Amino acid sequence: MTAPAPTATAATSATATATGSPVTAGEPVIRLDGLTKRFGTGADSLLAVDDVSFEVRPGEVVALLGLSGSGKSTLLSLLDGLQAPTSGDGTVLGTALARADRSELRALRRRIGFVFQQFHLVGRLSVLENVCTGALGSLRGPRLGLLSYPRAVRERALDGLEQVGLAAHAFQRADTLSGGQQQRVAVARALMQEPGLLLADEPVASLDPESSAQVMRLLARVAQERELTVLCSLHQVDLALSWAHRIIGLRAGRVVMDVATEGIDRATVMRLYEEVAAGSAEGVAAAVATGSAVPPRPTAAPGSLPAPAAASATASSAFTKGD
Ligand SMILES: Nc1ncnc2c1ncn2[C@@H]1O[C@H](COP(=O)(O)OP(=O)(O)OP(=O)(O)O)[C@@H](O)[C@H]1O
Repeated sequence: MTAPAPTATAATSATATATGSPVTAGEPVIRLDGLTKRFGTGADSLLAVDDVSFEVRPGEVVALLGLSGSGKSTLLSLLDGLQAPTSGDGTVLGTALARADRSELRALRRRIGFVFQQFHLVGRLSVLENVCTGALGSLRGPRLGLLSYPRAVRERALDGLEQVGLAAHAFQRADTLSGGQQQRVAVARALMQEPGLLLADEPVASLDPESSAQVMRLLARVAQERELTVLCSLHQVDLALSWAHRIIGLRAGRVVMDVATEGIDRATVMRLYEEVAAGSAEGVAAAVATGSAVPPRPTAAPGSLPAPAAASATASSAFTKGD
């Protein structure tokens, strides 16, 4: 089964967001312009995200690939407003990352669902209460116990559990579920925020292949049903090819690949890793010299979703300039 095609939304209708900043349906959910993050200063500083520019449109499911340390988690934390960029800018759900103040960034985070590798459920609480905690950002004051949540929240949480196929486990302790089930609960919790964007940082890294496929299938399904944009870092190329519309490949913080999954073969994507193993500069130089990698940035026309079915990405167009 392949990823459902993203649904184009009317380009003209405008919707008010929780912060009041207008997001026009069809406008990019993410628009990055030279986004850069450097840790430390001076000779010992480290460029974790280096001049990253791309757009992600509503309903797209994008897999972020790259070796360990290539900057995937840092990029996700920049998008979530958890870290401030060193230079460049990016707009996420209408909020300019470099110019937003703390309260604007908090408001942005309430509109972004985040799924983590380690699930981050409270094991001793029931599955249903864990899902309810996803609504905390919109509730006043602390909550203790399932019944402290408004009935409407509990009902919505139960609906969410039904959507992820776990309603039967609602009253079980969360730590009695398998890893795959816990991650599906974490997805249901993230959806309680009714997010405009779902970020996932290696959501299947601790799961077996079958559970991994289930979680990725779930993310692709909720993306399609809710026209929800999903940006998900992964180490599994096959899952990215099966469930994402698009792959963005990072190397040493830079985007070196930006390609629709439709029409791309596994070997081409694997070069993202192999060329690094062979020595990045030499690998890319050799690929360019032999004509097997051509470096222009993708030129998707603004206003049009990259359509996997229409994409004719080949080995020759998969790589963007990495130096
Ligand atoms: N808070 C920090 N302070 C200093 N360096 C950091 C910090 N966070 C990340 N880094 C460095 O930035 C680089 C990118 O790290 P990042 O975690 O974003 O990579 P990644 O692609 O997500 O790796 P992995 O796949 O292993 O999770 C790494 O060299 C890492 O050591």
